[in-house]
Amino acid sequence: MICVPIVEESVEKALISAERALEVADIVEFRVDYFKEIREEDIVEIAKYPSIITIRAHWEGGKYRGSDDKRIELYKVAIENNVRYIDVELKEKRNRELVDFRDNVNSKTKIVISYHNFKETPSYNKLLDIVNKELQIGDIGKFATMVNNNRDILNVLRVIQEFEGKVIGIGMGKKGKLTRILGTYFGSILTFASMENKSSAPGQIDVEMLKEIYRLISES
Ligand SMILES: O=C1C[C@@](O)(C(=O)O)C[C@@H](O)[C@@H]1O
Repeated sequence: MICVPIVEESVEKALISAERALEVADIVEFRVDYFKEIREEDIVEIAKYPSIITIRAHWEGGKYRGSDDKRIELYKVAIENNVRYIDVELKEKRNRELVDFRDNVNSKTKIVISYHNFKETPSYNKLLDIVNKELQIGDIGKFATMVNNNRDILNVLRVIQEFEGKVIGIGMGKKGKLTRILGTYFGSILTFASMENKSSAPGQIDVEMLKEIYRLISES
């Protein structure tokens, strides 16, 4: 699956962008932390789309600087409205609360527990440990780490393969592009691709270019 992150500052612009993205991608990620104003009714609206709702905390590289109580409440609105996925950080102390809430309200939402490292890719064993911890909490483990060399590329792909079908693994940066292409072949549930030069992280490949690469790989 290809996921296009939506990084608009208003729900109106985000919905227009999502409609365009879903013509070329399988799913979108609403980066709600980019919204200038976040209202519960906006979460209800975006939850109707095949999407991941992410309200990325500033301490994990995102733009959300509001209260944690509000962030958790907004995630609960997304869960109550059966959004396909929410993404919440491994470092978020209340992530289990969201899993328990999902179970209590019988929501269909799948909960992604994520880890980001914008400086480096931890060792293979450290990454294994991170994903194991994520899967002890949520439904899907996720890591996005800065790739600095070929060993990092191999470690990202090895960890993806280790958790095939239960993980989203991303190598960030220029050197991480190979993992954005190959990750889904090794078992990553999805990969992220940008649209109209709007990306949410370093190294994202344009969605049309990525689809052409996949076409060439499938033909060869
Ligand atoms: O965690 C991820 C992966 C990502 O950081 C990337 O590198 O494509 C993009 C983010 O929007 C998303 O939440």
